[in-house]
Amino acid sequence: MADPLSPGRRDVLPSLLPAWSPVPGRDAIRREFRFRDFSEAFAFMTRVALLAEAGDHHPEWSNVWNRVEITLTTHDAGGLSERDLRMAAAIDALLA
Ligand SMILES: C[C@H](O)[C@H](O)[C@H]1CNC2=NC(N)=NC(=O)C2=N1
Repeated sequence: MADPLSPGRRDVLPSLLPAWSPVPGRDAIRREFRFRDFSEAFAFMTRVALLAEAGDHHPEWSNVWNRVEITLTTHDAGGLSERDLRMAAAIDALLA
């Protein structure tokens, strides 16, 4: 069972993960990605899928051609947890 994110950590979210935005009406964060084409987008999704399996933490996501939208929240915690922050940072690192 994952613990909900502490208030202190919520406060630092914008500086910790500046590319991620809160999702209106949900305790979740989201980021949109745009790639050269579908192949690039799907390659990225494949790498995220491997991260998700390795960390047993899975995104809510969509893909339209070269665009990928990822939403992260922890279902077991009923909202954001440290697992989401770890996953978001790992996804950002794929782009570095
Ligand atoms: C049983 C399995 O460990 C759980 O269902 C994992 C799988 N992946 C998950 N992913 C996300 N985003 N939240 C969860 O609570 C979660 N739980």
